[in-house]
Amino acid sequence: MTDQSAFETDVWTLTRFVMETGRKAKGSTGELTQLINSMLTAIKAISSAVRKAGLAHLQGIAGHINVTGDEVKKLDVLSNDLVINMLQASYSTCLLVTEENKEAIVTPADKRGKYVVCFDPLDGSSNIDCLAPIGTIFAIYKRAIGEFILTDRNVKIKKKGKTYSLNEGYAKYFEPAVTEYLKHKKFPEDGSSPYGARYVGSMVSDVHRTIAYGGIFLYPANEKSPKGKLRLLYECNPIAFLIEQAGGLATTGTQRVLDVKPEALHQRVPFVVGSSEDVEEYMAFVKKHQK
Ligand SMILES: O=P(O)(O)OC[C@H]1O[C@](O)(COP(=O)(O)O)[C@@H](O)[C@@H]1O
Ligand SMILES: [Mg+2]
Ligand SMILES: [Mg+2]
Ligand SMILES: [Mg+2]
Repeated sequence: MTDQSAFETDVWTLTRFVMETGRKAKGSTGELTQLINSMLTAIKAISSAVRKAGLAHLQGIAGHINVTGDEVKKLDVLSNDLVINMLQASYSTCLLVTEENKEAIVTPADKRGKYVVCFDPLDGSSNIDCLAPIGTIFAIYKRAIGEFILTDRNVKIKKKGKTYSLNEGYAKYFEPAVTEYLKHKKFPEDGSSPYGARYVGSMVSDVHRTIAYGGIFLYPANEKSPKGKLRLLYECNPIAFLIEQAGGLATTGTQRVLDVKPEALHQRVPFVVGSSEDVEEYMAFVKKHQK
């Protein structure tokens, strides 16, 4: 029997895509390519550490609480160190903002470049010990300009999905608009089918599914967390940017997420993203309750 399976010999890896796109860009200096490639190396190292976590005794807590009140895991610390070291060694950054450091980190003068990077080194870290999907989120801004760089193309999200995704364990503390919206999703008055519920508890994973299948992901404000939980600079903004590029919407409920003016490094905002019609429907409930 002959092996008919084709072996791809001209693969578009992310590194190749970044290098080729960089070379074609007018006036390109290669600095962004260096940055993204260093970030990719850090992410590969994090992925390897995550896969070995059980054997290498990397599961469990590091023993302290971070600036936004999360219990820090050993892998949060390791991932944070990896990203900081790789980015500083790329000679392309001037300032780093990370979930795990209270203050912004200034790159030493001899290693300084023109980019600011805001990142969540490990998103979904409460899922580490049960091996659920976790990931790294980052946003790249050119110094002063405040510009996001698109790293993926042609990903599109459906206009409307069939699932909603949020932590319903907080139902007791939801605002009335959220409660009514969810009731409408579960008991539609117009005869349409109810939505299914999906919630991993790693935003990277919940948003990935939302982009792939359509639907809505919510971490709204509630009585206990009046601004929600997710942080603007390194969780909400990068995801909001990707969702918008894919044709979806990202809102706080009353404002486009990317229009929120940052006031603090670790500022939180209510966060609702997904298919445009689903997010518009949610905003209509918020508006109704504001009257
Ligand atoms: O347990 P909750 O309150 O539902 O929170 C889940 C959310 O918290 C997060 O884990 C926060 O991110 P970190 O793990 O980076 O702190 C999100 O990924 C997720 O959407
Ligand atoms: Mg955390
Ligand atoms: Mg996170
Ligand atoms: Mg994190």
